[in-house]
Formats: sequence, C-alpha cells, structure tokens
Amino acid sequence: MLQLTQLSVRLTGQTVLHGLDLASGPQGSITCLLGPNGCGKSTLLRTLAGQLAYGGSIRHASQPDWQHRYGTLPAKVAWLPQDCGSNSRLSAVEVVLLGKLQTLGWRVPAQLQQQARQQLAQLGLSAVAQQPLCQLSGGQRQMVFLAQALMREPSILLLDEPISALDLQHQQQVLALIEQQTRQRNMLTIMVLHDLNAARRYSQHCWLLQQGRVLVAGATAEVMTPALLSQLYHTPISSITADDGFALFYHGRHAQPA
Ligand SMILES: Nc1ncnc2c1ncn2[C@@H]1O[C@H](COP(=O)(O)OP(=O)(O)OP(=O)(O)O)[C@@H](O)[C@H]1O
Repeated sequence: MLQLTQLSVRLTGQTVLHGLDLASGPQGSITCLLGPNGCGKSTLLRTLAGQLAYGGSIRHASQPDWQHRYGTLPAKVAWLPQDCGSNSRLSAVEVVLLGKLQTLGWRVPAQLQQQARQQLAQLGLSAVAQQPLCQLSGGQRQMVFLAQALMREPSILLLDEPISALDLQHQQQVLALIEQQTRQRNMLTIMVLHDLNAARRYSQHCWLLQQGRVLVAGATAEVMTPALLSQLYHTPISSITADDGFALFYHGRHAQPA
C-alpha cells in the first residue's frame, strides 16, 4: 500500500496538488484516480513516478526500506505516461525489450526476446512485433508501451489513461489483462481513467480529485456513487444496475417511474 502524506506539488509557481493525504489499496489490487480535466491526476502520477519535485512524503506501508525521491523512477515501479507519441524507428519488440534496459547487454538472451514477444502476443500485437513504432497506430503504440511497462515486472504499475486510444474491444482486452496481471504478479496498480464504468468494474479502491484536492477516497463501491460523481464533475450523473450487479453510470438525471 502506498501512503501519501501532505503531498504538495508546485509547477511554474502554481500549486497544483494541495497537501494530499491518500492511501492506495494493497498489493494485488487496482486503485483508480478520477477527476475532471486539469484536476491534477497526471501530476500526481508523474510525482509517484519520481518525475516531479514535491513536498510531503510517499511511503510504501509494507516495505519501509523502499525509497521514493524526485529525479528517478523508483525501484520496481513502471509508469505508462499519458502521451505515448513517439517517432522511434525501433521495432515494437525492441521497444518492449527496453523495459529490461538495466539488464540488457550487447546480446539479448533468447529468453528475454521470447518474453517480449509474449507480452505483445497477450495484447494481440504479434503481427506487428517487427514493425517500427513510427509505423503503428496510436492505439497500437499505447499497447506497446503498456507491454514495455509490464516487461519491467514492476511491483507498482502506474498507468495514465491506458485505454484512451483504444476501441471498445481493445479497452476490454487491455483492462482484463491489467486486472489479471495485477492479481497474478501481486502488483499494486494505480490507474487514471475517464471511463467511470471501467473504473467501477476494474478498481477496488478509488481516489476522487478536484482542483488538486481530495474530494473523497476509499473503496470503489462506496466512493463511486451518483451523488459524489455528480459533485466531482459538476454535472448530473445517474446509475442503473447491470445484470452482473455492477453500477452502470450515465450522464443525466434518473428518469422517474411513470
Ligand atoms: N508545467 C506546468 N506548469 C504550470 N501548470 C501546469 C503545468 N503542467 C500542468 N499544469 C497545470 O496543472 C493542472 C493539473 O494538470 P494535470 O495534467 O495533472 O491534470 P489532469 O487531471 O491529468 O488533466 P487531464 O484529465 O486533462 O489529463 C492543470 O491546471 C494544468 O494546467
């Protein structure tokens, strides 16, 4: 579990995150970060990834030796940024192998190449494994970088809008893979999403941010209510219950029975 205490971030003289006190879910679970555009979600994720200077503290509750500091991606952390734009001529499989950069030498062991190909195969990308990244679509690139993040075999996985460029079928495929890998590898996954229904279905814990402050945080089932989401986004949000018991959120007021 990550414990953030009084976490503050200033960017070019402006305070963007204002003293956040937050706890993630435990290892093996997914925490979702929700909130309107500009509320500070990416800033928070970049801070966790060691990319921004901050005040306050970031600790790992069950690993007291784990150190977090500005300037380096912390050990055992993988981060998928929001913008995966890249014109690299490296092939997809080479980009995935970069997830193992620290252990790569002049020769890439066959077992690592196999592992990289498997990561791509799990995302349905085997056919483009040898294609240069610059010749892939935006959605394919997003999945290649997700494969690279998983290749690092992190214990904390930070994902900034990992399905933003994907069609509905690929969204489900990617979220199911993230869920399965989070459990199987006992990772802690922290994920920014704009899709409320995906967040409800795939996360166990939720942080709701508003203008750089915590509106509410806790178990997803308790936090993701129409009332709190309407307050968060300043617009009416209602829900119905799907066949599988999950809430399905939609924009608008719940129709009154006739
Ligand atoms: N380099 C910067 N200097 C000053 N302010 C910045 C800088 N980068 C971002 N901001 C501001 O910080 C705030 C938070 O930005 P951030 O990208 O974290 O929002 P977000 O919640 O991820 O938004 P979105 O959902 O649109 O991706 C915004 O108001 C933004 O204008």
